[in-house]
Amino acid sequence: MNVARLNMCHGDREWHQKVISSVRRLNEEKGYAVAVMMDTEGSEIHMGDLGGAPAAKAEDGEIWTFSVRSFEAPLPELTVHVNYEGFAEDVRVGDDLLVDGGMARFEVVEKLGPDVKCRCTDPGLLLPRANLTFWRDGSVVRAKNAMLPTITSKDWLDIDFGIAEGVDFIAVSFVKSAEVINHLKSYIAARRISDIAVIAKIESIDSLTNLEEIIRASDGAMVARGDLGAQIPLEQVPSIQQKIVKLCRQLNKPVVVASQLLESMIEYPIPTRAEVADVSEAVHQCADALMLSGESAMGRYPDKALSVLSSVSLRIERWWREEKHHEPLELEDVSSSFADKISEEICISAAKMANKLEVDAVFVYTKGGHMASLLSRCRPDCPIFAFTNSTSMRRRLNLQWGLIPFRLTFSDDMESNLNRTFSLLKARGMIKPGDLVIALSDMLQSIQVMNVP
Ligand SMILES: Nc1ncnc2c1ncn2[C@@H]1O[C@H](COP(=O)(O)OP(=O)(O)O)[C@@H](O)[C@H]1O
Ligand SMILES: C=C(OP(=O)(O)O)C(=O)O
Ligand SMILES: [K+]
Ligand SMILES: [Mg+2]
Repeated sequence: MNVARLNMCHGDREWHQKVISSVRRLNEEKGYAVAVMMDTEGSEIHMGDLGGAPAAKAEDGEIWTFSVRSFEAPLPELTVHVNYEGFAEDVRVGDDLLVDGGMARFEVVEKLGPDVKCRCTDPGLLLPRANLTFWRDGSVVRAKNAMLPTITSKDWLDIDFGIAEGVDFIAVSFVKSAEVINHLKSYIAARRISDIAVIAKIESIDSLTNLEEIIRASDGAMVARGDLGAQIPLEQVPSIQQKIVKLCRQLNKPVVVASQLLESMIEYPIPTRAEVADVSEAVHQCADALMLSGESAMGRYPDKALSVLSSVSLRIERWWREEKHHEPLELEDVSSSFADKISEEICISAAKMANKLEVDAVFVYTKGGHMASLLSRCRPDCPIFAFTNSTSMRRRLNLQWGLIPFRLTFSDDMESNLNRTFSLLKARGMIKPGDLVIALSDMLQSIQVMNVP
């Protein structure tokens, strides 16, 4: 596990604070560098809490009331609260109402002030705070709800909380444009904080329309397939995932593939064959990170799900290296300055050398993390050990493909840096005397090839 995501849709700040403390404590005690990503709630339409019940079953033909009124627990029979005030006004009789993208389906039969009566047409399980979309003539209706703010007043409070807690990433839900990303980044910068990265969650139709400018403005992106699959026809999700992953790699932004990777492991100790194939495909596409949701938030086998994710990913990468299945991607230039261009060319050459010489590892010494990310982008066959002088940079590097980050107090003498690195990695059994390694430095703009003493 490299990153812990806190989904602010669930739980209160006190609960999330405890999770952050546990992650930080384990990092201290065990020497891990697990980063924390805060994920905003945003203004999606969702059901209320079901009055404390863990789930409710909707049966075929039942008439349920979806209401914008607030209720004291227990809720009246066959009733759910809807968080979006405009819901009763916006829906029309005849609309299809989908819970969690279709886990249960209803048809709107009558509107009665704040209450909307709906007949269940696909029976299914309703989970607390499940996402709701309504569809008319085959598309999701986004008339007024598309005007809702991306970052709500509750989200700003969560963001303040995240900044105060020193989270490493803020993932913004339902991003519609690059402006909101820039707005959040300047808010963070105005507080003289330089070490929180902003990740755009691609999960709405608007985010697809403005995809490239959103990704350019962000420090990374997430293919949030859960909500995306509820907004666009499901059969479009795989090709869109591939397009986003490829674009992120071109623009050198880390990309996370999220949701339902191992969904069946919420209940069962092993995944389906199809899920294993889905994980393999995301790895094959060169995603930087794969994210569990329900599997780890509420599933019965969170640790098993994580180890399946890890073993499947490692296996597919190994197979791919052994069989030389690389589909070399023509990487476009990403650098804007000449100095960056030098770093970029160094990394491309170093990755090529590493593969041709079959070296055991590449070391990269990086202050701002840029050189490490450029190297990760080239996906060399060997492990990449990244050394940085800041603990927060170390945690952020964890989101990027293939990097094994460490903190090292840099000295001006590269020889001394190298020697301390050798001792550190030898002590952990990660390299051994005689190994062939390549060392890159963004301070020296150099490539060195050497044997571990
Ligand atoms: N902090 C939490 N406490 C309890 N249940 C949670 C929590 N986080 C997530 N869940 C459960 O796990 C499911 C999937 O997690 P996630 O993808 O984070 O949520 P969602 O898809 O609802 O936004 C949620 O529907 C919810 O029931
Ligand atoms: C990752 C996602 O967002 P969340 O779990 O917050 O709904 C998603 O929709 O796939
Ligand atoms: K969220
Ligand atoms: Mg989502």
